[in-house]
Amino acid sequence: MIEAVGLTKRYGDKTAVYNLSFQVRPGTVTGFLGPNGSGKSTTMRMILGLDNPTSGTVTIGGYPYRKLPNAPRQVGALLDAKAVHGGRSARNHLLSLAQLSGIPARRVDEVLGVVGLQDVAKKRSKGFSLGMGQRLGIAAALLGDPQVLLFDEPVNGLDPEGILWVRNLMKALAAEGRTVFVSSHLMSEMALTADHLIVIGRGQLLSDMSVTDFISANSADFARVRTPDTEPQLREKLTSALTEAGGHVLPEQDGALRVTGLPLPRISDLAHAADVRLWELSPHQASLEEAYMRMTQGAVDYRSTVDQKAGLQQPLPPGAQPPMPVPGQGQAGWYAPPPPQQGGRPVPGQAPAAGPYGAQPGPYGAPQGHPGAPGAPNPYAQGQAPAMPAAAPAPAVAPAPAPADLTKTQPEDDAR
Ligand SMILES: Nc1ncnc2c1ncn2[C@@H]1O[C@H](COP(=O)(O)OP(=O)(O)OP(=O)(O)O)[C@@H](O)[C@H]1O
Repeated sequence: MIEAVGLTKRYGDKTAVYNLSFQVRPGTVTGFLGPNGSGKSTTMRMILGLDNPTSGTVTIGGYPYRKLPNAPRQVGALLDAKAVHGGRSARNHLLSLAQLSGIPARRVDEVLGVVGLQDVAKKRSKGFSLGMGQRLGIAAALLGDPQVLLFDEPVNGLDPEGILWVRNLMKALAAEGRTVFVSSHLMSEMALTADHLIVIGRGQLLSDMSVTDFISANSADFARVRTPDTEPQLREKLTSALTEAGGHVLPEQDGALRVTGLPLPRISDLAHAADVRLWELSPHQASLEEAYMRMTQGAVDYRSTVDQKAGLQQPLPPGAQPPMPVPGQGQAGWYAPPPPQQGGRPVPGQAPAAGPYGAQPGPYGAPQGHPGAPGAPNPYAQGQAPAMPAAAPAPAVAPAPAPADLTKTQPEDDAR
């Protein structure tokens, strides 16, 4: 088991991780989620003894990593797939790691087979694609056949088949009783891979619960109701009847109504009582991805200043009305359920009710006055952030490496 207690890491003025406490248990895949710069990699580095906590502790099986007996046989990790000697072949890279840890050479060939790199084992890794590099990093993590595995963004650069493979690998490793801790930005992927989720934002715990609980706490049920297009008065009549009965009714872009707070049979009965014919009455559920976006939107450090849709929109003709908003797009959680802290099970020792910057969470989980809220003061502006300083500038995006011709045998720097 991995256990963090009050884990905090500061780099000068920057607080990367703040008072983080959680447990990662064996036999399950635990997803570690959070926006860019939220502190996932820093936490993983502290777990692996590569960074010292400013305060707090983190242990694996009761020991700090550096005091763990025979650590490479107990813990395997993929942190940065690019951290390899590019001049070495995949096999020689793994062989050198194996020799350092007293792992027999035959294990190298085993793990090359597990990750599907056996055919390119003798190629220099600097010619590897992003996905092949990830596979090599996963092979290195598996080398010591460890009980505890940490993967930082393992599906980065993988194609759909590779993503499925990683998903199944993680599940298989957990089914063998291992502790599997996987970081990702992708809620949708984690929902399919993980049994348990730890979500952080700006270095602080936002959620720590099973995927099942996360889904029930965050996915909002709603009904879509459509009345005959030819009789707009029926739509008005139904809206009044549903609202009077305690429902929350919002217009959809295609003229239908989105109704929350009333079960489908009740909507049907109310429509019948109001003498309103229905063309559609269907159950829907807001996606988990949307719920995650909403939960973390107040804790996003790097946000584009450009409206990505701006260049795609046609100018409206004079006098024309803009289209109805599409639910979940451009509006901060307007039909969102309460966040897990409010509507779901509270997590013991979880993030405080006030946001990391002292703002109270809004009705839909985002701290009120988050940078995306129209007209709200920017709580991240200098001088207003009591707990942590303002965000660093967005990191530059490195270009993806050019694909290499792997059919050619390349000479190795240190061929064995
Ligand atoms: N060595 C360092 N020196 C100074 N600041 C750092 C250092 N390492 C990380 N940080 C800062 O700490 C914060 C957390 O970074 P970290 O890499 O842990 O986030 P992350 O959640 O892994 O991000 P991403 O999803 O983009 O990989 C960031 O603001 C980052 O700039």
